[in-house]
Amino acid sequence: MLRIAVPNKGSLSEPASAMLHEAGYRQRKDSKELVLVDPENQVEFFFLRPRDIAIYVGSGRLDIGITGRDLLLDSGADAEEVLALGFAGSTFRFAGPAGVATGVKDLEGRRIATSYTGLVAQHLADNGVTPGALTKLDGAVETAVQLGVADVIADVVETGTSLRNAGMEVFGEPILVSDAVVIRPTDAGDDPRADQFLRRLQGVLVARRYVMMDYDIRAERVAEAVALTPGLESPTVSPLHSEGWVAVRSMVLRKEAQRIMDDLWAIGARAILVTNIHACRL
Ligand SMILES: Nc1ncnc2c1ncn2[C@@H]1O[C@H](COP(=O)(O)OP(=O)(O)OP(=O)(O)O)[C@@H](O)[C@H]1O
Ligand SMILES: O=P(O)(O)OC[C@H]1O[C@H](OP(=O)(O)OP(=O)(O)O)[C@H](O)[C@@H]1O
Ligand SMILES: [Mg+2]
Repeated sequence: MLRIAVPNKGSLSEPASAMLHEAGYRQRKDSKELVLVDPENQVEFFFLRPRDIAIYVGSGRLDIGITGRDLLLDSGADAEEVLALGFAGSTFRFAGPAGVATGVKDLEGRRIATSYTGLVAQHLADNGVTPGALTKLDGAVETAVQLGVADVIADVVETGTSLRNAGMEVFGEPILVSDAVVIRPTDAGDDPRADQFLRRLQGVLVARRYVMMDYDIRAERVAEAVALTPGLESPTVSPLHSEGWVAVRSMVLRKEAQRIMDDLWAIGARAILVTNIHACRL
């Protein structure tokens, strides 16, 4: 059986389980369940702390896992990203009271607090900066400056609300742009079971990003219409019973669907229908 690590708590947990469910896997009903076997799909899920997942996968005890890119890099584990999943997006940034610093180069000798010491130490080293102190905290890192434990912090920023509430501002370039990712042990080699798991998740990603668009258009305008809806390979064009009309079917990006419908209407397309893609393999 393929052994898969799934986040059991926090920002990654619910969207990861939702995606696995959409990909046809059993998911736990009770958040206290730590192991779940899905015999039909020949997989076993281990619900683990997101921060620990890279360690388990890097050790080779588990074949594959879902975690955050930032958590993977922070761990230093022997695991690598194989697919980005498009949820739990965040940036990882330095922040402090207004004017405290303008970039990483200003942090020489300064005290920094973070939950991601691996990531920050690497970034400082890459920039040739030696901090006065690098303190690891479990959470609520924003308060470290107010309480005098650090001069600046480095933390996950999603909406920026936590920083604003703490009266702090980001400074310098983002250290990292993060996303939920699928990881495997580094140089794990070919595994058809892992490939099948990845294909299923890719199918969900495509089904979320694209919709199917159908419309009728006069044959003499089909070239213009197809330029608006080129599809992934090439759209299907079929004759209609009424002479001079064709039906076109094509995948389009969900976020562009309304604009494309307006543009198609303007060139004479009618009966424009948009439907969700439930699942796919491209
Ligand atoms: N608003 C957010 N807060 C924290 N992590 C976030 C947020 N948005 C996305 N993430 C991502 O979620 C992962 C962190 O998940 P984790 O479960 O460790 O922390 P959490 O969601 O803050 O949960 P908790 O602090 O309750 O343990 C990281 O990959 C991070 O980039
Ligand atoms: O930019 P925002 O949308 O405000 O989100 C980012 C904040 O959310 C997380 O904190 P969390 O609530 O997980 O508390 P923690 O620091 O105790 O982990 C993270 O550590 C930031 O503080
Ligand atoms: Mg947190």
